[in-house]
Amino acid sequence: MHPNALLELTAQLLRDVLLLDSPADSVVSSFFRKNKNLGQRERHVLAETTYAVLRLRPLLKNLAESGSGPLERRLAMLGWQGDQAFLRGALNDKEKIWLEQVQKIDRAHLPARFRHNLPEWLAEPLQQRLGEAEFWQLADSMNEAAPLDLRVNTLKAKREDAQAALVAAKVEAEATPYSPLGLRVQGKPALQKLEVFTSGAVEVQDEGSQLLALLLDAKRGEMVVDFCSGAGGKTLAIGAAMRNTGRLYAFDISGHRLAALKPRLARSGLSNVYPAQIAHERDDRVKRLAGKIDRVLVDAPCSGLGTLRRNPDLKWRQSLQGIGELQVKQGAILASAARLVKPGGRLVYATCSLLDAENEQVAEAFAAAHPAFKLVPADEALAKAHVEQAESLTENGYLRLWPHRHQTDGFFAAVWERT
Ligand SMILES: C[S@@+](CC[C@H](N)C(=O)[O-])C[C@H]1O[C@@H](n2cnc3c(N)ncnc32)[C@H](O)[C@@H]1O
Repeated sequence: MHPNALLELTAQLLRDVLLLDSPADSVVSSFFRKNKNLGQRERHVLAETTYAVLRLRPLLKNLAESGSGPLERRLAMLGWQGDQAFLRGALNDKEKIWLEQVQKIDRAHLPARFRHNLPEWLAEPLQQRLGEAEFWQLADSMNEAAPLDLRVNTLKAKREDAQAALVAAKVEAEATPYSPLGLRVQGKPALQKLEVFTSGAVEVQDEGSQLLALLLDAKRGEMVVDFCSGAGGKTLAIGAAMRNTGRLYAFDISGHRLAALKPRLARSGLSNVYPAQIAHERDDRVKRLAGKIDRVLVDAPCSGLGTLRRNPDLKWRQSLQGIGELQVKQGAILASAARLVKPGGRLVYATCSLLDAENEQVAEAFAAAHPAFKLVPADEALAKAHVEQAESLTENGYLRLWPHRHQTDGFFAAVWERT
């Protein structure tokens, strides 16, 4: 494709994505479906440039002010994630001179908002919690791409064997530092075609997400509920931990997400999972199972702000008001799901948010209103599940994962036992 044609397509995609009315990954996928003739390299440039612009939107918008022509074309030039010589082939003389000048600007001296590239309502609580120096480490880490983590399905393979199969397929993979089930893969290999993937021996799952499933500590023959199972990332991990025995209910209000669980379930070889669409958290099905369940995971709907490395659009699509609404929803789902837990059973509340408002505040409000639930220190629960360096993953008894400290998405979890 001619360089200018690719630059123009990138600008077109940016125009759609920057409307911010749908998740960026679905806008990119539908753009690719509409432009079927795009090659692998072109798709890579289109997607990565879009994500770079989303990550650095305030900075690049500020830098783009000095240029002329359509804004999205200038943003595409500034965020370009392909070969620079190829990009120059798309530019007229005026654009070439402008880009060269803008690229020389020392970004280290720009105002803070153009260096952290976070909305103020998000930067402020993070700065307060972490202090200045660590806040900048977090901001930098969230503007990098996330690695690709896999979880080994222990029903089908040992970690060493899955690793060897990947290496044989020329995919570099190393054991994750904390999860005993994880492999971290370099680059973005086309996994879907590999036997180790199609056979269900590995599944894509961030290391942090693997740790959440381990916290539940589900055992053979138990009755378990994954209350917000979505497409089942954690369901699959829990089902394997139960060694394909007992009964694992996968609840969600979204039929569409539960449908996405089906092919993953088929690959996994699990037959102990019972997906069920519920109308809301007080559904009759929930009432019928009250007090009967050994372990309940509430992987609550949240802002997703712990996943900005993968979903940088979320920082522009969320708001303080939205966080307040989520907090109310999270409290309601947790309180309802807690009714399922039988005495002696375990309840885990988790999010992929970095904000206290969705994490500690929800956990503390729940604990205050439910004295029968006793906090199980997360480091103890993790150590029991053979997680390395468990203490470094927790704060005040809760699991607290940070991209800059642990190279995982940002996750929170609280574990309780019903007395
Ligand atoms: C963080 S996502 C779950 C991700 C999933 N556990 C995984 O590991 O792939 C939260 C899920 O909660 C679901 N949800 C939202 N409101 C709910 C409710 N009232 N009851 C149950 N699930 C709900 C959403 O549809 C969404 O799939």
